[in-house]
Amino acid sequence: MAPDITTATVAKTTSLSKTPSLPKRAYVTFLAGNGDYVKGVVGLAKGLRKVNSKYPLVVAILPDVPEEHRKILVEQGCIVKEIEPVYPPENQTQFAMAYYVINYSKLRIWEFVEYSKMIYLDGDIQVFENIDHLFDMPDGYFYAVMDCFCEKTWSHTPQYKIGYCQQCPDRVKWPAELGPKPALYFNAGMFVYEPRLSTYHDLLETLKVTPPTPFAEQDFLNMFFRDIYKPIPPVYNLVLAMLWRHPENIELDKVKVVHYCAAGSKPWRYTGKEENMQREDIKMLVQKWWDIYNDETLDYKNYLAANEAAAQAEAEQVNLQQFLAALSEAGVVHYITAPSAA
Ligand SMILES: O=c1ccn([C@@H]2O[C@H](COP(=O)(O)OP(=O)(O)O)[C@@H](O)[C@H]2O)c(=O)[nH]1
Ligand SMILES: OC[C@H]1O[C@H](O[C@@H]2[C@@H](O)[C@H](O)[C@@H](O)[C@H](O)[C@@H]2O)[C@H](O)[C@@H](O)[C@H]1O
Ligand SMILES: [Mn+2]
Repeated sequence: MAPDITTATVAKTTSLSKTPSLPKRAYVTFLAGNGDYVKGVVGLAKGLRKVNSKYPLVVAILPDVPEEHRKILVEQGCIVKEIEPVYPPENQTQFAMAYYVINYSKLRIWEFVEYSKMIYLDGDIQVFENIDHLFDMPDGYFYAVMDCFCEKTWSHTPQYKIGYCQQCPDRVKWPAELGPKPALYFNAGMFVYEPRLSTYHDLLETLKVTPPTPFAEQDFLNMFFRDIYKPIPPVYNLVLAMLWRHPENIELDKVKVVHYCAAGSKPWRYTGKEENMQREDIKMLVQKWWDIYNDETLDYKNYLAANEAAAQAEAEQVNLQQFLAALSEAGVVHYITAPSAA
């Protein structure tokens, strides 16, 4: 005789089936080639663990990432997803850096619709303080930090030629004869976005008819999301050049995310020889990156083991308390009253 299904059970079952699945969120980065950027991604995975982020790190990898590197990433707790490259239309463009052509492949992350919201971080970024709260910002916008136009990587632009930078618009005002001031422009090394197939297809279709420009997908993303771009404070993506170009805009001790994008600043390749690389703040930030990269307690296998040990110890403590409570209830344990002070 099947047991009666009580209304409570049905209600419980119904309510369980109605429980909305929490929107899935994750950090995502991009890895191409068989070179040393994998170190950047390992450092990023360990940094997110160190700040106790609640969300996983997805790594979008191109087919040229070797099996050995994929294994390293999985062992570090990353979710590895292979993507197909995205190439811009045939062009004669001189990219600011020749390898930027591979960065258009970043556009594949809009196809990761199993996630409702993601935070993209370049592999040369480190997160030194928890930024999970950025996932709670209102939907429908593209959040990123404003870039700086003062490095010579911008020498091809009118802004650079006249000394205009959005970081200090009053230092050299934008001349009316050059037309409207450039729209606010973000650095594409870090952004908060919502994967969506309609946006993904729109991005790829628009790219087919958009002539490439020196900052490759960064220029393209700035054009594409121009109407919904919302600047967020530089503490969420410190473009290192800001330290010597706009120190008045930076409070280093409040910075949460550092982007090692200045020439010569990639920690895993750091030699200290390039311009600005002997600055004390640069040397400190490079060392901070290495401290995390070399911290074995942050390796996924050790982190899991430490968490399991802590959980085991806590469970034993709870069991002991329950055992003592049961004994006292049974009148077995008589608490020895402390001798009176008198
Ligand atoms: O050989 C490379 C070059 C770039 N990248 C990825 O593409 C991102 C953008 O390139 P990069 O950060 O070097 O550009 P920058 O921010 O320095 O201009 C990197 O952070 C990596 O995530 C990569 O995986 N392999
Ligand atoms: O592919 C184009 C790249 O553009 C950006 O590079 C930086 C870098 O070139 C600095 O040297 C410049 O000074 C800075 O302004 C510029 O934004 C992004 O960080 C990177 O993720 C990628 O999108
Ligand atoms: Mn970068």
